Amino acid sequence: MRTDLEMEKQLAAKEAVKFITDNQIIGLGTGSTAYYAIIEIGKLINTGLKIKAVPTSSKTRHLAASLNIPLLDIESVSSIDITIDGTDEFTEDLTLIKGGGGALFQEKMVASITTLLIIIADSSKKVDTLGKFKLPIEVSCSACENVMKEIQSLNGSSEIRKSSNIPFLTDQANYIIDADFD
Ligand SMILES: O=C(CO)[C@H](O)[C@H](O)COP(=O)(O)O
Repeated sequence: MRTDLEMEKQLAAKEAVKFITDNQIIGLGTGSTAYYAIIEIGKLINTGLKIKAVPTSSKTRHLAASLNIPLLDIESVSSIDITIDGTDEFTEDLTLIKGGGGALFQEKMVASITTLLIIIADSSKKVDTLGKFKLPIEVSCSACENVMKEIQSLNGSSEIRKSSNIPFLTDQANYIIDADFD
C-alpha cells in the first residue's frame, strides 16, 4: 500500500505536469519525487503530448527512454521551458537544498537554462531552517581534499559519500562531499 508521502509526491507531480504544453522542451529531474513527474509525462506522451525532454541523470534518461519520451542532450539546447525536479529540503521562503540523489551537476546545468523551474516535494521535506539534510557538494576528485579543508576552515565537517564502501561517483565521475555546518 502506498504511504501518504508517496501519495503527496504523486499529487505534486500531477499538478506540476499541468504546466506543460505542446512543443516545449522539458527538463526531467532525478529522484523518487521527480520519478512520478516522469511517469505522468510518459502518460501524456501516450495520449499525444508533443514535447522533448532533457534528463538530469543517466537514471532519469533510462526511465524516460523506457516511457518513449523523446530525449535531447543538454549540449543541443540553449534553453528549457520547464524543469520539474525534487528537493531534499525546503523552507517557508522556498530556499532549498537539493542534489542528495547525486545528480547535482547535471541538475544545476539544466536548471540554469530553464525558464520555469518547478520543484515538487512531499510535506516531510519542509524544514524551519536548512541543514537537517547534509549539504551535498559535487567536486572533481582531484579537488576533494582542498574542498574538505576549506569546509573545515568554515567550521564545517564533511565526508566523501560512499556506495558499497567505495566513493560514490556521479554521472560526471565526480565525488559528492556531504557537508554539515551545525
Ligand atoms: O536533488 C536530487 C537528486 O540529486 C533530488 O531531487 C533530491 O535528492 C530529492 O530526491 P527524492 O525526491 O528522492 O527525495
